Amino acid sequence: MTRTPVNVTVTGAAGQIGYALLFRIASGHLLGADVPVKLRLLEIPQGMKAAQGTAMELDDCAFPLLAGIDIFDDPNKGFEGANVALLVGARPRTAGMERGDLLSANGGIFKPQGAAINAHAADDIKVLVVGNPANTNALIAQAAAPDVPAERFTAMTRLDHNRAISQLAAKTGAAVSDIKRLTIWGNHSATQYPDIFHAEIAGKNAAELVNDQTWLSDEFIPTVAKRGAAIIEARGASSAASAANAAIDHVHTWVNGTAAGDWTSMGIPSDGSYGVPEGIISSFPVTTKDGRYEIVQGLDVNEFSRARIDASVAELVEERDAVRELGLI
Ligand SMILES: NC(=O)c1ccc[n+]([C@@H]2O[C@H](COP(=O)([O-])OP(=O)(O)OC[C@H]3O[C@@H](n4cnc5c(N)ncnc54)[C@H](O)[C@@H]3O)[C@@H](O)[C@H]2O)c1
Ligand SMILES: O=C(O)C[C@H](O)C(=O)O
Repeated sequence: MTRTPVNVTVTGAAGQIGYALLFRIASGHLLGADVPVKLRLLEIPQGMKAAQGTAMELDDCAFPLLAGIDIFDDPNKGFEGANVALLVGARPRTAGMERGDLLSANGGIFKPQGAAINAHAADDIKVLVVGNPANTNALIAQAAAPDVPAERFTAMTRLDHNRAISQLAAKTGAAVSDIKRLTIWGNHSATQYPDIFHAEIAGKNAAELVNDQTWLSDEFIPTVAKRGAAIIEARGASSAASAANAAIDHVHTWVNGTAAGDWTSMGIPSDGSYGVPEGIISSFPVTTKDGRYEIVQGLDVNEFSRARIDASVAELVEERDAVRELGLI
């Protein structure tokens, strides 16, 4: 092991996504099979004991790439020297909680975490926000980190992207590996828009192959957009292993690049492309190379897509305005 270990901070380390995520990071799936990692686990005081238990299990795996584990309940320490930060820990919505209450409670988490990233993370820090509402939590953290380039703050829509690929494969009988250029636009919420109009299946246009507008409108889009709720209903708990897998995919693709001829979906600060107001963290089709991403430009957006992108973006604008009013950004 000759490379300097990469510091990876994971918040919410004792939670269910954390438990599904940490072992895969330590075994090399996040950054590559030749990249040693040091894990920095961040929890709240009540989560420290369980995080220590998870750390004991990580030790017991004797992962060759795992160069150390430290556990903190102070964000200033947890993000010290972080090269990659996975912000998973968040305040879940509980009975009787309004959306504003949820945004406010999460502001109390993501604002100090953003400030700690600003003050203590490594210069090359890359941030993925998983904790919901992921896009707006990412915006809060980013606003609290004025010295970090804004584009380093991203939100996870890769789970939605993977869900959409899987649904499309099931409908068409194609292999998931044959499906390329699918896009999730907008918010990681029920308003998101999974777009197959530019997707390809074994080189052929997916929308033309499917040729079923009713399936697209009444089955595919709602199934993908409401999959999180369906998992909660079936499992009695929100998706964990698939969310952890998507977090691994998001960072791995960001760091190691998209395949030629393909793209992925990431929640990123808008530069105004496709009429999405600048600054809000919205999902776009992106290619990645050498640790940087670029929005895929020049796609035709038909009327059907335009209405759905606009609806999801309107929700993001509302969330931005709400956190602005709360003084969180
Ligand atoms: N973007 C996505 O696609 C996606 C998918 C699934 C779940 N999620 C979200 O991910 C989040 C985590 O889910 P989970 O199932 O692991 O939840 P969980 O409740 O099992 O775990 C959350 C953990 O975060 C910790 N935590 C809370 N506040 C913290 C703070 N300030 N600092 C550090 N740790 C803190 C808690 O102690 C807990 O251990 C939720 O918000 C969930 O809605 C997002
Ligand atoms: O935690 C949730 O509300 C659902 C989650 O975001 C998911 O998409 O599975």
